[in-house]
Amino acid sequence: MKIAIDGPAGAGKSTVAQLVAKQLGFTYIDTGAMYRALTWLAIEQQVSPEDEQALLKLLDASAISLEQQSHGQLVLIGNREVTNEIRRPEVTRHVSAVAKHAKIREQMVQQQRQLAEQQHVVMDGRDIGTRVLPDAEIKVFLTASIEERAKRRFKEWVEKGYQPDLEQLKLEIAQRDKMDSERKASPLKCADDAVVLDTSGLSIEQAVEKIVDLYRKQTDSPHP
Ligand SMILES: Nc1ncnc2c1ncn2[C@@H]1O[C@H](COP(=O)(O)OP(=O)(O)O)[C@@H](O)[C@H]1O
Ligand SMILES: Nc1ccn([C@@H]2O[C@H](COP(=O)(O)OP(=O)(O)O)[C@@H](O)[C@H]2O)c(=O)n1
Repeated sequence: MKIAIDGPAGAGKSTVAQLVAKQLGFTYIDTGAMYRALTWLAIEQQVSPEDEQALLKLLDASAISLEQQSHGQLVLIGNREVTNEIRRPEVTRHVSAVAKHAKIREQMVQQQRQLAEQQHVVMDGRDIGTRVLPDAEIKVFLTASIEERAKRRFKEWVEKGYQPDLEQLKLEIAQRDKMDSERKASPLKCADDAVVLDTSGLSIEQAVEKIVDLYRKQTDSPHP
C-alpha cells in the first residue's frame, strides 16, 4: 500500500504524513530530506547548486540514506547523521536549485521507489503522485494559502530559536514554490487522480483524519 502526499512548502506534508503513517502502522518517507542532504553536502564541499555534473559526482561518492527509527526518520550521509542540519535556512534557500537537475532526480527517484517496494509507505514530496509512485493507491495534494504557510513556518522557526521576518519568509516560500513548479524535470504539480486537501482552515488532526478516512474508504477496513 502506498500513500503519496505532495504539495507546496509549508502545507503540512511532513507533519501530516508522519501522523498518518503512525496511525496506520506504515513507514513514513520524507523525500525532501534526500534533496536537502545533497544540498547540505554541496554547501559543505563548496559545490555550486548549478553544477549538475559536480553534484552527480558528489551524489555518487556519498551514500545518502534514510533510516526509520521509532521516533522518526534519520538522515545519513555515509555514517554521518545530518537530520537536523539539513533543516538550516541556508540549505532551504539552495535546495530547489539542486533539485531541478534531471539526472540528480533520476537517481533520487530510483532510491525512493526501492524504499516503497519494501514496505507500506506514506511518502511525501513534490513528485510522488506524478513520478515516483504513479500507481499509489491514495494520492493527496496538500495545500494551504501562502499567508497560512508563511505563518506556520514563522511560528516553527521562532520555536527553534531563530528570529525570522514574516514577509521575507513569505517571499522565500513563494520563490521556492515557483522554482519547484517551473522546473522541467518532474515539477511540483497535482496528479490528475489526486485528492486536493486545503489545510488552511484545518487543524493538523483534521487533516490527518481526512487522509485516514480516504484510506479506510479505499480499503474498506475500519481497523488497520
Ligand atoms: N493543519 C495545520 N494547521 C496548523 N499548523 C500546521 C498544520 N499542518 C502543519 N502545520 C505546521 O506547519 C508547519 C509546517 O509543516 P510541515 O509539515 O513542515 O510542512 P511541509 O512538509 O509541507 O513543508 C509545522 O510547524 C506544522 O506543525
Ligand atoms: N520529491 C521531492 C521532494 C523535495 N523536493 C525538493 O526539495 C525541497 C525541500 O523539500 P522539503 O519537503 O524538505 O521542503 P519543505 O516543504 O518541508 O520545506 C523542495 O522545495 C524541492 O525543491 C523535490 O524536488 N522533490
